[in-house]
Amino acid sequence: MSLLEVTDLRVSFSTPDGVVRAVRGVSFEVDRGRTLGIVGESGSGKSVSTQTLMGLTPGATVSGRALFEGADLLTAGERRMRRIRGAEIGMIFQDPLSSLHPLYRVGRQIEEMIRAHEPDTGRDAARRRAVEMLGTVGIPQPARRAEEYPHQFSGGMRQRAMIAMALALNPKLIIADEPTTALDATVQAQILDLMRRLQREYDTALIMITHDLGVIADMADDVLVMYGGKAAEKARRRPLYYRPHHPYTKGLLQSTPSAAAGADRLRPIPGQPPSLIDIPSGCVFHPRCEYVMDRCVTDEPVLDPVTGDDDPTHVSACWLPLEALGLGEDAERLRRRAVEEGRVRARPAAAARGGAPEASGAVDATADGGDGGDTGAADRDGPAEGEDDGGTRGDGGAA
Ligand SMILES: Nc1ncnc2c1ncn2[C@@H]1O[C@H](COP(=O)(O)OP(=O)(O)OP(=O)(O)O)[C@@H](O)[C@H]1O
Repeated sequence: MSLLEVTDLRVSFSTPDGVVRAVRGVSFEVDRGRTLGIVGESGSGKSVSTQTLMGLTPGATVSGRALFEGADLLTAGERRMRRIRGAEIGMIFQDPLSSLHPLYRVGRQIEEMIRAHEPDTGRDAARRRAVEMLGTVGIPQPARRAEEYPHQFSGGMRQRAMIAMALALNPKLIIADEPTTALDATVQAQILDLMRRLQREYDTALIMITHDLGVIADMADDVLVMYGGKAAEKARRRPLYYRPHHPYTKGLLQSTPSAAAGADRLRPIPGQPPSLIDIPSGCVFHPRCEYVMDRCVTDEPVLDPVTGDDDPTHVSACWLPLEALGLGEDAERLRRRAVEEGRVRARPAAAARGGAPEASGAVDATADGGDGGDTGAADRDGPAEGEDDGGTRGDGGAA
């Protein structure tokens, strides 16, 4: 069993403007000592997913399961969650001041946190450990710096202090939410190096949340690409970077300067992420997708295993042929052919897969009853309700 197994997580918020469906049936898992990168543009539901696991989305409506060492975090009481936060799951945020109190000395804060979770640890021992941790994360003269306040640290040093705090209790999992976004490129690289080194040393599992595929290019074992509150694609790192299937993943790669692919021709994804109150019908990415076909507007794709890839965990939620992988010309030809045919008329599920009938069993073909009839946008399933019902069946796929 994985250290963390999240299944069909759904999170919504009631607001005066309507219900914000921030996370809509997301599943993933993280094994001990491994790194999962969660990537997607702003508003894709990355932070809400992980904050919900930590009990940090008060007022949200939550369903699904999140087993951490076999026990569900979503139903854990506040007392257990207080113990888990910090001691078992550490968190690192973009803004260190969200963890570090500006009015207390840095060393003292780490010391207090150790003592809060380990009441038997004496003040001196906790102090020694705090200083040692500051040294471990590369803060020079840690005994002296421990006596300083957060504002006396540079941005990079504050980030290091927050990492020290997250690691002080030797948690089994660390969730890092855009930990380097506010830092300049050199400091960012140093912090990422540090995190990689410490993760190996401590054998900690890591969830790294970022909007930038470049950030996790050297460190993620597995990558979950999120869009519009859902998983668009999941795979091991190499297949994701070199053989992406989902046009959104491809778009992210081509708009990321430091990612493995697309460095020579930067191309931002046109358009804006969707409203999570009024969610587009069919595939949530279809309004921005250059490969949009008729059925993308009406039928919501679920995660299916891609073919022609030796990664058994590689799944993608897209109606393009499942063997159309990567950025090469062959894949592009396959995609273009599918789009040409798919734009003419809505097709039954298996045929629209462009010759991947073995995958059709997992496909939600309910929107047009699979009869190939022309389903215009006007008579499609209700976008919001229909989508989530479809997602329930298919999103528990391999992570
Ligand atoms: N408490 C809340 N009430 C209402 N809507 C919320 C709340 N928290 C988050 N949201 C909405 O949920 C959606 C997902 O937010 P989330 O922070 O998870 O996105 P993200 O992918 O992490 O992007 P970012 O990097 O901008 O934080 C957004 O549309 C956001 O406005």
